[in-house]
Amino acid sequence: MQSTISCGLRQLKLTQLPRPSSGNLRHSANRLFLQQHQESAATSSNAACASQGGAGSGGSDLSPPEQHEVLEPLPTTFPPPPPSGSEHPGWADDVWASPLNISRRIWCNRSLNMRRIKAIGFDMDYTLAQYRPETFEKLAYHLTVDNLVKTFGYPKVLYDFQFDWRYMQRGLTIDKKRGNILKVDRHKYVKLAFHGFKPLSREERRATYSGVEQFDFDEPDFALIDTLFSLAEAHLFMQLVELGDAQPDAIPAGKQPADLYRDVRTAVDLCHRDGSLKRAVAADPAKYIHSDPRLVACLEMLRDSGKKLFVGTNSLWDYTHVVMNFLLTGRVGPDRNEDWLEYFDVVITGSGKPAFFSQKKPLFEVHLPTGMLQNTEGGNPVVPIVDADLPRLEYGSSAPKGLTAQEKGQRARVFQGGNYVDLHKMLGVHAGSEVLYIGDHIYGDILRSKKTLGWRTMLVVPELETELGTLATRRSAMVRLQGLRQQRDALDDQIQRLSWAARGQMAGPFPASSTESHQPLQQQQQQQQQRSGTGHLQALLADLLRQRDEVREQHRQQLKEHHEAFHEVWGQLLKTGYQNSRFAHQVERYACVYTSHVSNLSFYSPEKSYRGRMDAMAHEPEPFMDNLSAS
Ligand SMILES: Nc1nc2c(ncn2[C@@H]2O[C@H](COP(=O)(O)O)[C@@H](O)[C@H]2O)c(=O)[nH]1
Ligand SMILES: [Mg+2]
Repeated sequence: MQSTISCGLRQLKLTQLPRPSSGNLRHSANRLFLQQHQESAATSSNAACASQGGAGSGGSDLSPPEQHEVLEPLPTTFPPPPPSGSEHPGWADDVWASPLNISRRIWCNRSLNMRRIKAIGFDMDYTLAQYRPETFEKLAYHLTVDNLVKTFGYPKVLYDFQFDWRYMQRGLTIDKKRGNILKVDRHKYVKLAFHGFKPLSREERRATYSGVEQFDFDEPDFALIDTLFSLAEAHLFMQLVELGDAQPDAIPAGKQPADLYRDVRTAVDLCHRDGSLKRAVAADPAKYIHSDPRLVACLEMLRDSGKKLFVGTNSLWDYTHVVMNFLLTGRVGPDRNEDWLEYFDVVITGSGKPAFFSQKKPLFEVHLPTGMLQNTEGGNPVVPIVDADLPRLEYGSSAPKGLTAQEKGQRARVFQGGNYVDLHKMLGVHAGSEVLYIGDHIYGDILRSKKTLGWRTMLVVPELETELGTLATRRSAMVRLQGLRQQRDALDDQIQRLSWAARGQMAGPFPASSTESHQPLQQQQQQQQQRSGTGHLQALLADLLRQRDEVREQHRQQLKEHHEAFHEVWGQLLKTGYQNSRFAHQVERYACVYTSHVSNLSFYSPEKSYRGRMDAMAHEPEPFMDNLSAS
């Protein structure tokens, strides 16, 4: 299928766009569920969420949105919606004994025994809540453009830009200074590079990134697109780079790509802080967030298994309350209540990750009726000196224990800020390895919590569902590709050995020396034979070179087609060429397990022992594509 997506200044053709792979059953069930939510949302869309204020990335006033752009719905959704209730097998059902749908599986890098896990933490945004990029990221994009024009003096021509949420891919690296965007493999080799939307030739790539200077591709000169929140800003940055190249007068005078990047970053930051984005979501959550009918069952199952559950989000209470109500009770607007807190033992909002994992920031308790913050010290209340107007909270005598919900049906207490020491105390955990944290941000959620605290980690990669769907259709192509690669390597090896052998012969008695006629007859005959042998060798070599070139071209072409089946521009998410991508490398190193949706946990026993694949070194036989068949 051919469709066209616009990248602002350029049109890009996609032969096959990422799309959900599962069948209609799920979609109709989802539609039904969504319909219910949309109906209740419609009756309450004017309701405001109480404003809580406060510092932090999610600071917002969630009163009804001012008029914001009406976004036309797109036919496909990405990330795809999570599994619906109808797909989930009942407890006693023999379906529990059958292999799991590949897109629902949890993949293990490092063994994880859930029996050892005492507490499970959930990031909220893009983890529990899967945003719909076609509406949410599009809105973020337009608000950012608006900020650039109104606050940073960019020209109104930016309003003509179009956002294509499918163009960018998580894991790409932005080269701020050069205005390039790169796909880098695990060895930090730049395999794909674009300046704006213009591809760099191989020579340009090599000259820039494979010279004497060794790049680490990290801040401050580079930025990794390590969360789906960054897709819009990456796209907008590239559009500005292209605009600056094509019409230097169209961007504010003297701005270099790094300045453009900084402006875009600040403008994005602003729309997350000023409430504009969050007000829109609060008014109509179903428009921006996928519902996940499996989530409640998943949380109940985990809690029933005796584990403590907590939320650790950088969003503040007001927004967290909006999103969690929608996700867990389907409540929106004035119907929102605090029932959703029953699924958790502790809720930490405005957590300030990743500093939460290393610094000792103060912890505040949120007084839910007013949203006001009350100081605490290591989880214990600090009684205000003058407390007439401040809410009094009931505290248990032994603070840390009393601060978590003790029984089912009891509501979690809600905090803001704090640090891992407070949290460990409240959860009653004694080692980082007793905590499993589930997040979407490879650096802020996964890498830092694992490296600093030794928490066990689960990365949520919603794109994986589509990737796995495509991968499943590529089995025979992959077998062919592997065959071609082996053939090419074998031919290369033969050619290199033969060439070396030929050079040896050339350097010896061949070609004929001027003293040849004075040598004894026997020696002359030997040299004659060698000469004809070498001729044969050269012919053989030429033939091998011809074969190798053919196979190499076939391999190159098929590898390209293979990647284009995943994404026309960037290819397979976790691969760069035939190497693991830089993003894949991080996933492998820092995520103990990874999966497409949090609720996939509900398909496994809460006591499961996840086991990684056997490590394989280069000399060991390839366990060829066993991940496609393993359960
Ligand atoms: N101030 C900024 N806030 C941002 C930005 N990108 C995302 N966000 C907000 O962070 C939290 C993420 O919550 P979590 O549950 O994933 O921890 C959410 O409120 C986003 O709106 C940004 O660039 N600047
Ligand atoms: Mg998140």
